Amino acid sequence: MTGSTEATNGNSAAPSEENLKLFELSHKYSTEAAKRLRADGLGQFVRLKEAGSERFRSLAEDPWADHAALNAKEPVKDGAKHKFLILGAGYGGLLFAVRLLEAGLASGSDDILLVDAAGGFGGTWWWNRYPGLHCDIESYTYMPLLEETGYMPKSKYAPGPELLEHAERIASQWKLQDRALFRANVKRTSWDDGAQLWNVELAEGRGPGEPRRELKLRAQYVLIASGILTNPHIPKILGLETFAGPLFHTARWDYKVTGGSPEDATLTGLEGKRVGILGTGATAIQVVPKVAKYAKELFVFQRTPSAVSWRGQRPTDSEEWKSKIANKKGWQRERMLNLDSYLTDAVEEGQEDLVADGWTEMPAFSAVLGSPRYGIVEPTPEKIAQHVARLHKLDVPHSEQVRARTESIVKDRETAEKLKAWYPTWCKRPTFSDEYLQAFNLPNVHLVDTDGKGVDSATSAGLVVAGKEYPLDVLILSTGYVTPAIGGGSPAVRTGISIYGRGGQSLDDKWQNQGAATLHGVCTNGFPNLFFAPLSQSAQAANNVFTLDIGAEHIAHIIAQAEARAEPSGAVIEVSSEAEEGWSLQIMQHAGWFASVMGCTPGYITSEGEALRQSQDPMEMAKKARSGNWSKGMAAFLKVLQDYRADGSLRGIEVTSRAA
Ligand SMILES: Cc1cc2nc3c(=O)[nH]c(=O)nc-3n(C[C@H](O)[C@H](O)[C@H](O)COP(=O)(O)OP(=O)(O)OC[C@H]3O[C@@H](n4cnc5c(N)ncnc54)[C@H](O)[C@@H]3O)c2cc1C
Ligand SMILES: NC(=O)C1=CN([C@@H]2O[C@H](COP(=O)(O)OP(=O)(O)OC[C@H]3O[C@@H](n4cnc5c(N)ncnc54)[C@H](OP(=O)(O)O)[C@@H]3O)[C@@H](O)[C@H]2O)C=CC1
Repeated sequence: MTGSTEATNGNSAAPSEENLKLFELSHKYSTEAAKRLRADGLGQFVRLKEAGSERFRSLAEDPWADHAALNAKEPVKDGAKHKFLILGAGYGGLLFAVRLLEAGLASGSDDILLVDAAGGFGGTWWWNRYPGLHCDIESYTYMPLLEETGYMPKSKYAPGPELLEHAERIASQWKLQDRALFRANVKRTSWDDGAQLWNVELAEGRGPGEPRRELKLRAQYVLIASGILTNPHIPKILGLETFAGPLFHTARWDYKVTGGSPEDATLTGLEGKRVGILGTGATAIQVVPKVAKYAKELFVFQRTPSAVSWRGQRPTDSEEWKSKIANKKGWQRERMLNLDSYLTDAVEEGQEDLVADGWTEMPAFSAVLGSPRYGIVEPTPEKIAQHVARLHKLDVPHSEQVRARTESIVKDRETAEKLKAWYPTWCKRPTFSDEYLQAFNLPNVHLVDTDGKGVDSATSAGLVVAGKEYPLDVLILSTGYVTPAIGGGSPAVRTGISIYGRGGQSLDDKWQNQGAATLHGVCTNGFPNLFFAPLSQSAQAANNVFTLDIGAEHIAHIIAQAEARAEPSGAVIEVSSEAEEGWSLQIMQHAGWFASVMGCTPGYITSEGEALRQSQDPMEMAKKARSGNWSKGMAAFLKVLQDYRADGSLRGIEVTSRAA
């Protein structure tokens, strides 16, 4: 933030009161962020499934899979060939499948195979079943394919079970239930230049005590929809393994310990217990009020507070649904765009706020989504400073309001102060709750603030902060996930697989050597017929389903066009290196916009602070710029894709026919 520079406007006039305030806030933000910057960055965590201890590794297992039912299904044959292998059966994988089916690309029952490590459809909503879980984006815009399924969400923010059921609804409507292989971890995929097919290696779990099946499948196309927050991790806390009581991660809630079920948050198993919850991110915000109702004592261990806005949950009014919401063809896309315009600071004069919730009050979130209003930010120190200062100014009313809300809800002054978020809105996923802050007014709920340091250690009896042991009977780890930006955002690293393209080239090596390289964020040279859900080199929306659907429809279009040109034996599609360089250069020009992230407090958005380290190495700087995004927001990005598709030539993409 450069309040002082702008304040004087290049002359010696005294800074305005507003700029002084901005300057002080900037100082506070930097001080708070500095407390949390750690040399070990991503190394402070361990992925549950790779943890050294069996106790932690077992916490990553799927508690929900119905092994008997899955084992009774006809097994997928080793060596089988599928036209499309979709890695991931969450909303992203389902959208990929539906868009392929709609484009007429898959007709036979063997054409599509969705593969997932989970025991069923749903991805995020399969794995996460903790009490209080609901989508943070309005369900009318978040739940995919509402127009096509005709489904009316029961409330403005659908709870976890409804989101999971919706995944099953989509699978059923498009007859995908028998086109899925569950409990299967994909490990490696490699392009066979001779056969012009992908070889996919995976291990199918069959349940406790059953040997795994190692399988090799072949596919003309591999589509990766492996999600962004799928690998739960925990901090490497000294002594954590010795904790004697039950302990689990929120991404695999243990109802055997807590009582209740995903549908019924009656957590009677916690009655009379001292419960600790470690972490105060978006998950903990939803969990804390539910646990607070049952635990004898609840200790909330906080390193960085979340910014908590109002929620406004309410049941869907079926009359309003028919007359105002689902009232015309194309309403859902229009609503997604309407919401996005508020978050990309692109609201038109007189425009109606269709979603009208806490999200639509934060135009400064455009710091991470981009905006069509301000053009490219030139990468000069002066222009970047002006841009960042403008964003902070835009953010102040909202972030002040969130802090004031905390103060007005939490009765104990000291606790209220500690619950205030001192970073700009865009540094962490904003949260929304009408119950979380209120929970700290309950006599059994205690905030243990670690002043940005995290807990010191654990003992068999509890957690230790600033030399004081907090005895606990149950410990809930709400410590999040491996960042999707790991490995420069390479689709292979974040999926936990190795991908080898033409000539055995590794996708991770490509990303590591030259940085991200794609066309529109969905495909890369040297890896024919491989497509991935857009992450870097695309635009992102706060509503992840919007991003996924835009990616899915673009990929389906490219494949449909290419297949129409190819012989019946099918197409081999590959973006040229010139086209991906051209696109990467455009992305690099957009990098200045995202400079505001540099002042952030660490979290998964900044690779736990690693992305905040300034490198003077030009190659490293270029790689970082390449892994950025389109800075004019999703609507403008969509226009780029639509123009590209309207042109009809698949510019920059080479299509050949597979040998018969
Ligand atoms: C608790 C939680 C709540 C969220 N709430 C929201 C929200 O309200 N709004 C929003 O916009 N976003 C939200 N998100 C982000 C959310 O992940 C996306 O919205 C969306 O569900 C992602 O869908 P996806 O299909 O891309 O990924 P996922 O739903 O994560 O599905 C990916 C699937 O790929 C599988 N997979 C990955 N790697 C492999 C492999 N190597 N082998 C086999 N299978 C593999 C995983 O098992 C997983 O099931 C939330 C995330 C979390 C963790
Ligand atoms: N629909 C929805 O509303 C939801 C959406 N989500 C999505 O999933 C993402 C991840 O959320 P979540 O699961 O909460 O994970 P987060 O990564 O957001 O939160 C992890 C928490 O653990 C804390 N932590 C980590 N290590 C330590 C330590 N050593 N000592 C003390 N505290 C520690 C972190 O503190 P620090 O911040 O200091 O690192 C942080 O508060 C969200 O950002 C959101 O995108 C998740 C849940 C609900």
